[in-house]
Amino acid sequence: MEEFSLITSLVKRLPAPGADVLIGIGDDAAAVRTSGQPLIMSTDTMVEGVHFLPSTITDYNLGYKSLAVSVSDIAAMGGKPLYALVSLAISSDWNEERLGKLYDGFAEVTARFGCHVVGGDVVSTTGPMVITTTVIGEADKPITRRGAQPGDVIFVTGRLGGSSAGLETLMQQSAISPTGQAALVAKHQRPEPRVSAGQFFAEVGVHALNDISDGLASELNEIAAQSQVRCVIEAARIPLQPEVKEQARSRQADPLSYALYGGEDYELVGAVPARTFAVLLANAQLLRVPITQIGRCETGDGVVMRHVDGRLEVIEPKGYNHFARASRAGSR
Ligand SMILES: Nc1ncnc2c1ncn2[C@@H]1O[C@H](COP(=O)(O)OP(=O)(O)O)[C@@H](O)[C@H]1O
Ligand SMILES: Cc1ncc(C[n+]2csc(CCOP(=O)(O)OP(=O)(O)O)c2C)c(N)n1
Ligand SMILES: [Mg+2]
Ligand SMILES: [Mg+2]
Ligand SMILES: [Mg+2]
Repeated sequence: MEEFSLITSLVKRLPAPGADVLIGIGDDAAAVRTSGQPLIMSTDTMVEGVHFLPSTITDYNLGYKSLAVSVSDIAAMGGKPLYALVSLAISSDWNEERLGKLYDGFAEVTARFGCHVVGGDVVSTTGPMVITTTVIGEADKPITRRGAQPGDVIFVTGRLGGSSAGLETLMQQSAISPTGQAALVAKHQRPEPRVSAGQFFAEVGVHALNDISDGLASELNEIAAQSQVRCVIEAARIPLQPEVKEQARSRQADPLSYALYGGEDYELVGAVPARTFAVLLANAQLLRVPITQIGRCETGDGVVMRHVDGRLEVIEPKGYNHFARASRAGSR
């Protein structure tokens, strides 16, 4: 069982939606036609033991991250978040004080991104704590994963690999400096949804966009498959968070594997015509986020990475997959 094929086979049982559904299942968020701008909506669940542990995140940052990851899917459509719903299945080890901290974390996200929690649900559970966030937003021209064209520049925002390296420092001993560890842990616990950047990308006509929840390899394969292009990326161009290199060195691990297969960086990866990429670069400072070309789209399919010695490696979509245990972070 694999996530994508599971969803595809299950939704076959549902009647197909009408023409008012502009973007259905298969993207970062759905888009539906309304009298104004299209509404976009996305939901994500975080489960104790799968997405977090008391040892990997504080209650406040768990609130922050749970809502930030849904906001990130809105950013990946080039949208503006407006409203959120929050559902909790509360396990016995959570009291009101801890839940208060979770909500303070939600409040930071709503204040920063100008949205509001307008409802939710609360139940008790004998199992682990579960947090589901749903965010609804609007986007004039939502950016899908299927618009990439041969010749497009492939780019990413920010620096990659920090989240999974941060998780590693939280779960195991780390040999790098305390400030280095703190930077990685911050990336893991407090991802930065690229909302303004996403909105700008929509305005200037970025062709395809995805946020990086499962790892660059997985997200690029989604763009390649849905756009029917081949993504050719260059190893030397992938921007790594500096501390990732330090951590990889200390563990004799491949630094690129954190970016490709680690996931949870919540940066954006996209495809854009070369002349528009120049506009992105010119505005990177204004958007307060680095923007880096990592490759090009070509005719064909799949994702390949050119190593510095010229060797081409096929990059399989083997990022984080909830139902493929063998492909989890341990495969590094
Ligand atoms: N249980 C489900 N039923 C219907 N659609 C789903 C279900 N789970 C996920 N999806 C849809 O499948 C697509 C891929 O989901 P996912 O991989 O979680 O996206 P993302 O990585 O952007 O959060 C999305 O369009 C999502 O809405
Ligand atoms: C305790 C713990 N173990 C493992 C991970 C790593 N991890 C859990 S889920 C995930 C992928 C992202 O979550 P997912 O539910 O797939 O989000 P989506 O793709 O739907 O946005 C990763 C890398 C973690 N964050 N915490
Ligand atoms: Mg996404
Ligand atoms: Mg999801
Ligand atoms: Mg995922």
